[in-house]
Amino acid sequence: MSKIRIYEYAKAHHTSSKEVISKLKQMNIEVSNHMSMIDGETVSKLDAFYSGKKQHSDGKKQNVQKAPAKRERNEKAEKAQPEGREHHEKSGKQRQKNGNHGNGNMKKQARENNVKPFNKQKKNKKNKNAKQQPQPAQKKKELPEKITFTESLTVAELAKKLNREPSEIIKKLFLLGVVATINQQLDKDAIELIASEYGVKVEEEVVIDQTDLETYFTEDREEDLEVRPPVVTIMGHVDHGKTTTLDSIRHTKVTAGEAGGITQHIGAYQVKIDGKKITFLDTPGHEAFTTMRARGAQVTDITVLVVAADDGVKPQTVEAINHAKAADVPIIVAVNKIDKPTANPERVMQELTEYGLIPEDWGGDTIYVPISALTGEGIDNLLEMILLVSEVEELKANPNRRALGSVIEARLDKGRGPVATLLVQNGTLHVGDPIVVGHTYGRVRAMVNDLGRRVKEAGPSTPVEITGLNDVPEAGDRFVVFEDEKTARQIGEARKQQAVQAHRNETARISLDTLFEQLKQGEMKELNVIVKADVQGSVEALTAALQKIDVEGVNIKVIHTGVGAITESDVALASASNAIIIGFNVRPDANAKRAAETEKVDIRLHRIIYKAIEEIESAMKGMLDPEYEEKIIGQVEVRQTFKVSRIGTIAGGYVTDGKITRDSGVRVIRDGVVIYEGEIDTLKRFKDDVKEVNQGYECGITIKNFNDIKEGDVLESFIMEEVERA
Ligand SMILES: Nc1nc2c(ncn2[C@@H]2O[C@H](COP(=O)(O)OP(=O)(O)OP(=O)(O)O)[C@@H](O)[C@H]2O)c(=O)[nH]1
Repeated sequence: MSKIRIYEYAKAHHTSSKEVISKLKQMNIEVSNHMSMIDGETVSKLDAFYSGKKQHSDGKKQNVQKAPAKRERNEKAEKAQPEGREHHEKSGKQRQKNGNHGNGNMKKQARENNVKPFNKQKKNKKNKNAKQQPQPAQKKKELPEKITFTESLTVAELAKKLNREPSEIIKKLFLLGVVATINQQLDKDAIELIASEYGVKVEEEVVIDQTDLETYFTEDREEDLEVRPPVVTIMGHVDHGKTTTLDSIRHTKVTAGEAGGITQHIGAYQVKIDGKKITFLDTPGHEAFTTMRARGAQVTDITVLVVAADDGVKPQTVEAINHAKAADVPIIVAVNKIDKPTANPERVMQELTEYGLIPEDWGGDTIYVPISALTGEGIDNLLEMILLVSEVEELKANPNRRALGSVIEARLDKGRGPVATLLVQNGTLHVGDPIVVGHTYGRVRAMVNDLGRRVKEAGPSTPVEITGLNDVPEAGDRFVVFEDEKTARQIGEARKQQAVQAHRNETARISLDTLFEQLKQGEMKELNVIVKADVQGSVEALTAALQKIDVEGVNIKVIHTGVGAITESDVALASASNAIIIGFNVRPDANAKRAAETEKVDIRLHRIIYKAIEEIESAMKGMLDPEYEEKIIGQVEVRQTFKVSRIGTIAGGYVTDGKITRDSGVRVIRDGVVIYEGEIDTLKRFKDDVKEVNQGYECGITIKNFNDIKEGDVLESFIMEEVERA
C-alpha cells in the first residue's frame, strides 16, 4: 500500500481533513497538517474506522463496484504505473462516478484500499487479452523517472514533461479539487502532488538570478583581505552641529593637506590622519542613512552622534541612536558646542546612559569626545577615536577583485550626462570598467575624486564620481563591475525591465497578518517593533507590556520608541529593519502614510494599551481576530437644527447620498474636517423612530453625547464590515 496525503484520504471518504487528523490523534499517530503523508498501515487503520462507521449502508455496494472495473479497462495501457497513482486514480474516479452515493461508496472505497491492486491488474490484463480492444493502440509514452522545474510550470509544460496529455493533468487536478486551465501556473506543491501520482520524482532547480546584484557581493578569502578605511556617517538632532562638524573636519584636514585643493561636493569625502584614511558620508542625518539601508546598502561602519552640550538629548538624538543600533553600527558620541558657556557635557553623558551609551569612565564602552565644531577644538581627537574604533572593528576588503559597492548620490548633469557618486566597498574600480549600477549600466568613462581630481582607479572605501552610465541610478543602489561590456549591458537591461521599484514593493514585509505563517515556517525568531505614542508615559507602558509578551520561540524587540506622530523616518526604519509600527493615540502624517503604503510597512493604531498587546499576542499565536474595514454608507446634509431641552440638538437633515441607519457610526464633518465621531442616538422620520432613511428623504437625527451640530454640517454614516485577511 502506497502513501497518500491526508486531504486526499479525507476527500475520498467525504470527510474533512480536520476530522481525519483528529482521528489520527486519537490513534496516537502524529501528523502535522493536511498535506502530511500517511502510510499504508495508517490508511488501513483509518479504513477500519471508517468502514466500521458506515457498516449499515452497504446497500449500494454492488452497483458501485462495477465502476472502477470498467474504468480500469479503459486505462489498461497504463499498466506499468505505480501503486500510488493507481490508488489515487481509483479513488478519484470512484468519487466522480458515484457522486453522492455516500456511505456505500465509502465502504467500498475502504475495502478497495485494502485489496491488492496487483491481483486486479492481473485480472485486467486478462480482460485485455481476451477482448483485444479495437481502439488504436494509444500507447502512452514512458513516464520519466524524474522531472525538473524552476519556480513553477504551467499545466501544459508539466504535461509535456510527464509525456502525458494536458487534459489528463487537468483531470487529475480536478479530482484533487483544483479547477485548472491548460495555461495555469502550478506551484511547487501542485507539481509535486501530480508527479507523485505518477510516481515520478521532482527536483526543483534553483537558478541563480544573474540580474540580482546582491549575489555578486561574495565573501573573500581571509588571505586576500587588506585593511580598509572606515566609512562614517554623522547623525544627531537638528542644529546640534552635524554640518558644522563635517565642514570643520573637511576644512582642517582636506584643504590644508592638499595645497590648492578645492573640496568638491560629491556626497562623501576622505581625510588622512597619520597616513590613515577615513571616509565621511556628506549627507548628515539618519534619514539618508536609513533610506540607503532600506534599499539594501549598508555602507556605514561607524556613526558619530553629535549632541549639543547646551541642549542635551533630543528626540532626533534618540532616533539616530535607534537607527544606528538597528543597523548594528558602533556609535561614537561627539559632545559638541563645548565652547559655549552654557555647555554641560556631563548632562549629555548622563542622559545618554539611559539609552545604553555608557561612557568608558563610568564603566561602559562608549567613546565620548568633547568638541567644538566651530573652533575646531577636539576634532583631531574625534578623528583618532574613529580610527581606534575602526581598528577594533577590523574593517577589511580585497582590493584585487572587480569593484562592488553602493551609490551615494546621483544626478543628471547637463553637460556630462548621468553622474553618480559611488562608494567602492570591495575591490578596485578602474576607468573603463564595464559596470551595472542599480538598473543602469555603462562603462566608467571618467572618475573624479572628492578633491575634484581625475583618478584612474579607486580602492575600497573610496568615494568617486563617475560618468558613462546610460541613465541616472538612485542613492542606495548597488553597483557591480563585470568582466565585459556585453554582460554588463545584458544584466543592466534586464534589471531595467524588472522595474526595480515593483520588485521592491513585492519583497515580503512583515505584517501581523502574515506573522504567524512566518513564525511557523521558522523564518522569524524576532519581531521588531517601533512604538510611537502621544505621551512618554504611554510609550513606556506600552514598551514594557510588549516586552512581557511571552510566546515560545519569538522575542519582541522594540527597536525604536518616540513621542508624537508617526513620521517618514519611522517608516524608513521599519522598512529597513522589517519592523511593524504601533501607534498609540497617534497617527502617521501624510508622508509617513504614503511611505508606509509603498514600503508595505504594517502600522497598527490603537487607543487602549491592552488591545495593542492583545493584538500582537494573538498575531504571534496565529489567532488574529477578523479584520474590519470601514465602509461609508451615506451622507446627510444638515439643513436645520432644533434645540430641545432635555434632548439636546436635533439635526434636521436630508440624505444626499446612500443611506443612514440607526446602528451606523456617524461623523460630523464641518468644512472638510472631521470634528466628531460617534454614534447615532435617535433617527426619526417625522415623529416615528426608524431603522434607516434612504437617499432623497429627510430625517431628524440626534448624536450621542454631541450637541454642537450646525447648519451646513455633513453627517457621514459608516459601518464596520468584516473583511477576509489577505
Ligand atoms: N558655539 C557653537 N556653535 C556651533 C557649534 N557647532 C555648530 N554651531 C552652530 O549651531 C548651528 C547649527 O549648526 P549646524 O551644523 O547647521 O547643525 P546641523 O545639525 O547640521 O543642523 P541641521 O542640518 O539643520 O540638522 C549653527 O548656527 C552653527 O554655527 C559649536 O561647536 N559651537
